Amino acid sequence: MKVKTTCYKINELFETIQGEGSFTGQPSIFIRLQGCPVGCSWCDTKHTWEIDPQLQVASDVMLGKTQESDYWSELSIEQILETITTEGYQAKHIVLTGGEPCMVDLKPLCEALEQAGFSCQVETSGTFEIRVSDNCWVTVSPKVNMRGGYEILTSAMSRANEIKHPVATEQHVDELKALLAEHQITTTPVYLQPISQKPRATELAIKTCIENNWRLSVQVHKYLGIE
Ligand SMILES: C[S@@+](CC[C@H](N)C(=O)[O-])C[C@H]1O[C@@H](n2cnc3c(N)ncnc32)[C@H](O)[C@@H]1O
Ligand SMILES: Nc1nc2[nH]cc(C(=O)O)c2c(=O)[nH]1
Ligand code: SF4
Ligand SMILES: [Mg+2]
Repeated sequence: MKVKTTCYKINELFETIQGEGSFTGQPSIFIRLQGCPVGCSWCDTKHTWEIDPQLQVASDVMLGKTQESDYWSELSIEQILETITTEGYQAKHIVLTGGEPCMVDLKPLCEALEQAGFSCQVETSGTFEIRVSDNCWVTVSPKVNMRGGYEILTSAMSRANEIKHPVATEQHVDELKALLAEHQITTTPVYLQPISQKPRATELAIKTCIENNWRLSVQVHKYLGIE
């Protein structure tokens, strides 16, 4: 009898410094899942949107990428743990991102990673049910009125350990305020993240953070030119 093992479609697996939110500065292993239907016009990882069966490659090809691409590989939990060991990664914090990682059940992966001594964090748009371990740190970056037509789930807003909102215009700030009111979020830390390092967006984020006692998240890795 064939035993079914949980597999994940992975675009990239790499070690770097977490550049966003509360864990900024923390050495982290990033697992970037393939696939996202949300359709943010300014998304910085558009190469993860489609799951094209023609672009499935062997894990060594995916791991050997030297630039962004829409190639992906299917890895089991065991293969993910094995890769972390063989790559010699030292970080003890793992960030599950994408694409939209919450399209799939991440709980078995989180639990296996925690069992192996890692802490987990997920980066999600809040438009899919969040299936992670109880201890997983959840970063919700809510996506309002995007092309895909997805709604923010109340369950996602209330599970969030932090809310990290990309902003470029006053409208983005208003949308966030409406969302916080609608879902009665009062104590969760809120970060504003300027979209694509645009000076106007950064200025707006600084001003709005000061006005509302929110925090600033500036995608440190982009300023450093690292992954
Ligand atoms: C690429 S997304 C992947 C995870 C998930 N789909 C989400 O949106 O949270 C990772 C983070 O990058 C943020 N992001 C994407 N494009 C950005 C951009 N151009 N400027 C600033 N932040 C961006 C997202 O809001 C999210 O917080
Ligand atoms: N260094 C680094 N930090 C990050 N934090 C969130 C990221 C993401 O793409 O989800 C990201 C990323 O792509 N690189
Ligand atoms: S939800 Fe995340 S991955 Fe999907 S388009 Fe928006 S920023 Fe990009
Ligand atoms: Mg990124």
